Amino acid sequence: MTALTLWRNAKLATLQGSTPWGWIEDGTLLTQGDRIVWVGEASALPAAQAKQVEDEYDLGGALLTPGLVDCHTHLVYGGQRAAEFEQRLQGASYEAIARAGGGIRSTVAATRAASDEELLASATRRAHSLMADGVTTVEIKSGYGLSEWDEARCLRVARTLGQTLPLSVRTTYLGAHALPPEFAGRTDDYVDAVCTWMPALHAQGLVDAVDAFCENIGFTPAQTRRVFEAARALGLPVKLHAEQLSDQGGAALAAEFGALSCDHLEHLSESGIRAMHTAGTVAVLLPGAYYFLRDTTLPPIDALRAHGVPMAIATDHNPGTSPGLSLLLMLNMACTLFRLTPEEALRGATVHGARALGLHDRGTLAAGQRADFCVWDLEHPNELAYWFGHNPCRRTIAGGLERTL
Ligand SMILES: N=CN[C@@H](CCC(=O)O)C(=O)O
Ligand SMILES: [Zn+2]
Repeated sequence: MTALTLWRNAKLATLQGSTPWGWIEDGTLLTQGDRIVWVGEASALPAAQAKQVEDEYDLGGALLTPGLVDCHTHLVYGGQRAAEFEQRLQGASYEAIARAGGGIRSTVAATRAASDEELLASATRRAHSLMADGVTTVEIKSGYGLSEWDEARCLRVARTLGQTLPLSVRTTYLGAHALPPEFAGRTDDYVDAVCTWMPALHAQGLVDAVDAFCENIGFTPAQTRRVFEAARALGLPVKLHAEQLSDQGGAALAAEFGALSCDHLEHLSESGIRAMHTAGTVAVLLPGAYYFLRDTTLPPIDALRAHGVPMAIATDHNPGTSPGLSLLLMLNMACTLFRLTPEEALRGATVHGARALGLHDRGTLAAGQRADFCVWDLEHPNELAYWFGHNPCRRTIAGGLERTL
């Protein structure tokens, strides 16, 4: 039997139970292999388990939280789009740049031109930045390849990250992200192709979920439905880039397919919120994209809260709309821009982020959960959303093992 490890003398924000933060003042955690086996007040540690402890760490009264979950990223791509950023600062809109063949399509060209090694090297550097902030689970979408070959390459790079780094990686197939140039004027043919490639990508073990960009510069609800039907036929869960720039009714469509999450949601309607609530779909809020596009329409936070729709927070890291690589900064933005409470923001980057990926074994500190947790140089968890531009993450334990970067 694997030995038990004791982590003592910590303040725990377990995010478990009904008390604020799931707070435990003098907390102790027991882990065995990659799992947490006991969490509680030090004084309540069962004597039988205490006897089995082989390793013991005194955390010196530090704050402990679950490892962070970044549930929406586009981490694998070639090139960058700083020139497009300048164009937008001079007045060009994101949509106009996309319609002129730039935007996502310019990253597709740079991604296709990059070698597997280059894609892996740049994605590894980005993953290191996320991990430095305490991220232990990350979702990585394809969507900058847009051919069967290039989508497979990008998904393979994402899988490789999960095998080579101390990081859990979930992959999402986003073939329906934009129309590649070779399909110009033939969007429906491209949607057919996206659906046709899906079984082979899935058979290679490259796909955990399927996503689409339902938008007037992306794919229509009818085209999105076809992508979702193909996913359903393979038993794959779906997610959606929904109502980012306009209300397409995408959230209700995604909810009809039991979507894990709908993401962005600046233009989400009341009926979309109700549909998400009924389906148990998570609202993934992306303050980095809202900020970087200098958007002025806020997602309907109060209504989401009122309907009890769980809200997750993610970086949406991508070269066009959210080049940031700090999930902690997103916690701050979720509070300052979207008016989430610091506790909602932390739950969004842990337990609700995990749920947006269909993962129920992480995001809280509780027996049976993965032993993914962070030790912070902070007094209180509200400081995670308070500080920005500085990193208080002192140690990260991923799958029960101390992570060194
Ligand atoms: N909105 C669509 N997809 C990305 C942006 C991709 C890009 O501009 O390269 C997003 O989530 O914001
Ligand atoms: Zn995205």
